[in-house]
Amino acid sequence: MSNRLLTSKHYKWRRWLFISAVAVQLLVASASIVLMSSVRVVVSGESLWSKGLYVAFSNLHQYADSGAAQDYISFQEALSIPLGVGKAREALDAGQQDTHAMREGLLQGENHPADIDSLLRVLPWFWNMKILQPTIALWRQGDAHVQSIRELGEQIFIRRSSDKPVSPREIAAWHQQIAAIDSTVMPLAKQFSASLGENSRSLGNMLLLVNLLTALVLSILYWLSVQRAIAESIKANSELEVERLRSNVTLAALGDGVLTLDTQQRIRYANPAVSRLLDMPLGRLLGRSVIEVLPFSAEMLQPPGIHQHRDESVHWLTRAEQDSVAVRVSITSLEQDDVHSGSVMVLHDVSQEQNYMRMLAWQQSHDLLTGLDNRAAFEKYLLQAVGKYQASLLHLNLDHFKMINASYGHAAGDEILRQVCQQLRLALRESDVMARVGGDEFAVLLNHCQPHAAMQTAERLRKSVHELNVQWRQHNLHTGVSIGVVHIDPSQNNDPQNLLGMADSACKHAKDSGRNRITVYNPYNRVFQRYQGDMDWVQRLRTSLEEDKFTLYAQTVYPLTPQGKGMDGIHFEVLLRLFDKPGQPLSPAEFIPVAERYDLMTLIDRWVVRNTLKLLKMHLAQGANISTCSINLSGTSLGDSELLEFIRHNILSQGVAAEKLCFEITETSAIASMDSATSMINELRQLGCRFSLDDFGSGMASFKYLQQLPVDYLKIDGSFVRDMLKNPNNFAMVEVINHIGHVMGKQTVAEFVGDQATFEALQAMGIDYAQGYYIAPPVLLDAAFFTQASRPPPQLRPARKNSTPAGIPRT
Ligand SMILES: Nc1nc2c(ncn2[C@@H]2O[C@H](COP(=O)(O)OP(=O)(O)OP(=O)(O)O)[C@@H](O)[C@H]2O)c(=O)[nH]1
Repeated sequence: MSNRLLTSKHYKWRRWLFISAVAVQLLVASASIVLMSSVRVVVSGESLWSKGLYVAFSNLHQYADSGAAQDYISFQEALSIPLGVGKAREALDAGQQDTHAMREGLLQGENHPADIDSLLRVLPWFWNMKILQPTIALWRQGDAHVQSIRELGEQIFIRRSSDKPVSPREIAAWHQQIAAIDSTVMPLAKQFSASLGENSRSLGNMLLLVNLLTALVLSILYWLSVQRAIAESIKANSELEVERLRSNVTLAALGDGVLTLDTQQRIRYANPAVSRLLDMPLGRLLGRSVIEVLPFSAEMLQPPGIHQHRDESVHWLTRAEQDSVAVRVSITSLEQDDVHSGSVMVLHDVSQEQNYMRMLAWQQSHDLLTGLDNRAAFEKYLLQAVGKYQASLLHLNLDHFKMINASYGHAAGDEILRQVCQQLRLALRESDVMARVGGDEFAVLLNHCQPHAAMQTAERLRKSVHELNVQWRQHNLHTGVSIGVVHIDPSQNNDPQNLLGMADSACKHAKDSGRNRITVYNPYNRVFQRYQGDMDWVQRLRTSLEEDKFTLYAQTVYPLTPQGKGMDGIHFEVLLRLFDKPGQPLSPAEFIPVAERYDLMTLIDRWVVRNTLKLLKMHLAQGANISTCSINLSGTSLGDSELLEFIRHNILSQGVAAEKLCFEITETSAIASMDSATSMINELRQLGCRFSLDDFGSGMASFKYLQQLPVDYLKIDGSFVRDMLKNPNNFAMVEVINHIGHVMGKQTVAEFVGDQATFEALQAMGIDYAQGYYIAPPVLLDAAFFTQASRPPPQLRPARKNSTPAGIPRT
């Protein structure tokens, strides 16, 4: 419950307590007044009674003397007062609450009519009060003597009304009787009056006491309640103070700027973070309109509506030092009882995020090393120029840059790239656009530039790079640049990628023509077309790698000998297919030559290793029984010093047993990079991987190097196997490789097995494994492949032992 709610509840409670106390006091006082005025009426009634009696005695004395009728009437009138009151008393004594008789009696007793009702209310109540019983008893006794005086009066009246004269002796006797009654009744009347007076005083005192007590109790109660209220208020105030201090400390510690605005948008409070954010002392902020300090529109500051919270977009604030800070602003309306009383504005510093986003956006379109635009950004500039005005596109590729990296290190190469970029920029106009489009490749767009001027610029660029002398440690480094030029005619509409391909092919031509020269693209020259075809392929392969357009296939490697069959599980080779366009997939033969020419094989091999291991992990988890998975590695990859680490990392991260992997390397590539191949084979074999020498027999010096290569399998070149039954030389070659392989402790694999006869011949020969369309064609590497491969192909029957298949030529 909120403090405010609690406080208002307490106040309400106390208000009611006060009203109740006053009401009780009023009630008690009113009851006392009513009671006292009733007592006063009773006392004055008694006084009337006594007075009536006294007058009656006096009148009777007079009548006794005079015998005048008027005196008797006066006597009766005076006596009727005590008699009337006596009637009322009798009615009260009867206890039947005969209010009519009581009223009659009281009226007759000359009580004021206005007092009758109050007498009727209190007398029955007095009648039951023990304390008043002696007083009432005196009244009763008095009333008995009132009857005596009435009777004596009647006797005197009768005697006086007779014709017989009254003697002085009689008169004296009457006076004596009257005096006797008087002397009896008057002390009683005095006693009655005194007792009543005493009772009334006691009652008065008692009521005074009751009033005082009530007032005292109520005052104590109220005092206690006030004390409690004070204690609560002190507690609430100290809690409020603690809360205020906590809020202040919290606000001061907040990294977000917090401002409180009044309804006029003036700043009433600002925490220190605001001062830090705006680089302005708090004193200069307070009391000022927020619009003067912050670049916000009045509309934005409109109260967002009761209980609403509004998040605004990011604003950049310029500070005193002319630097800027990005803030996200949120405004919350302050309401009290649904009335807008200002707002709270929070400024959240998002400069870091914004700068980070700016940096990311910059990185997306720029090259980090040189700060130049990247290829994607350059293509946009190119698109703006194409078909609109005369321009020229230059593709620049540094000459023998690899050598600089290899000889002086990558850092030296980076330095050259940076300095070349500065040098090139100096030779260009402000309106020209330059980008880094590859490792050592730059593209330049010469806007609004005629071909001859473009050629002059190209020459300037070539010369500036050629003459550039980069100091690297103690070395002077030089490089050159080959430049391909495409003149962009505004009448032609070519897409940017095509133009870049054309410029690239012109650059290739310049390289092939001896480097450090300029070649203009000529669409009618076939050489350019071939270059361009290659460039298209390079681009296609790069995109396919980035967009995962390659697919993995698998072909069963079938065991033929007991040794091969001894391996429990499926043995297969992973094959790569490219599915980048609708239709049939492309086999590696179609793209590997280009990939090799343009150094893409290592990337492709990595893609294959990574994705094969991913799939193996999945299928092994699903229960596939795999003994050997063969993966091809290109010759270029054998020289890639980082590939070993890449394979090791993937094996570990996917958790696939290295024993299940066999890497196939071609004989020729292994021989070409003998040292690196041997060290990689040794390293991976230590992990548990196996190796297979692919296309064995195709090289000239196959057997010479075989001893040096620690491989597990020899994969006989398919060209020998394919027609071995028709060509005795090939048959012999297969036989020899198989024999020598076995002698050297390696297992043999025959690929391109296309029919049953070849299969049987290989089996008879003792080849360990066979692979080819006859056994199983390459299929998608998926769950169905493992289901299929776990059963022997239906066409294969058990091999006939010691029989030479028909049609095997003998040499
Ligand atoms: N230092 C450095 N080298 C890079 C960078 N990006 C790519 N390279 C290397 O640049 C070299 C480019 O070589 P290529 O253009 O293919 O060949 P080249 O040696 O220049 O030979 P030609 O172009 O035929 O004259 C490759 O070895 C890349 O590894 C980079 O940012 N910094």
